[in-house]
Amino acid sequence: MSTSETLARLEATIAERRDADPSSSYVAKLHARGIGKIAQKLGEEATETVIAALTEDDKALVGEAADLIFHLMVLLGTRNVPFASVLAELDRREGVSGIAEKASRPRS
Ligand SMILES: N=c1c2ncn([C@@H]3O[C@H](COP(=O)(O)OP(=O)(O)OP(=O)(O)O)[C@@H](O)[C@H]3O)c2ncn1[C@@H]1O[C@H](COP(=O)(O)O)[C@@H](O)[C@H]1O
Repeated sequence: MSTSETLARLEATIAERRDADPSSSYVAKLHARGIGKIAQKLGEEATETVIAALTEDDKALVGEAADLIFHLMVLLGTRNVPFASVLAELDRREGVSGIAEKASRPRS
């Protein structure tokens, strides 16, 4: 399965599970707890990914990175922001050096 197929399938699953029974669906449980809890979980998963990158093996890092992307997709779904919008933004940035982009920002 390609990267975009995997992400599209996960996004569709998350949308489908949002209104499921929170006792049997983690996605529904998160939605029931609201965007604040989802944002908190995303922050925790980001921290766990950083810790794994610095102190754990590749298998642990992959697991934490998957948790991070999953929770990011749940958060985007709550705001009805399609993951395709994120991919389109990355496509828009393709070939634009981060150094050059930062230097071109208006100074305050
Ligand atoms: N990809 C995932 C996925 N990745 C991680 N997780 C869950 O994310 C949770 C994160 O673990 P934590 O220990 O950090 O969280 P927690 O135990 O809830 O901790 P607390 O916040 O309660 O303290 C675990 O319950 C994992 O199982 C996921 N849950 C679901 N999916 C996908 O979503 C689909 C729908 O899932 P359900 O909604 O559960 O049917 C699944 O088929 C999968 O494709």
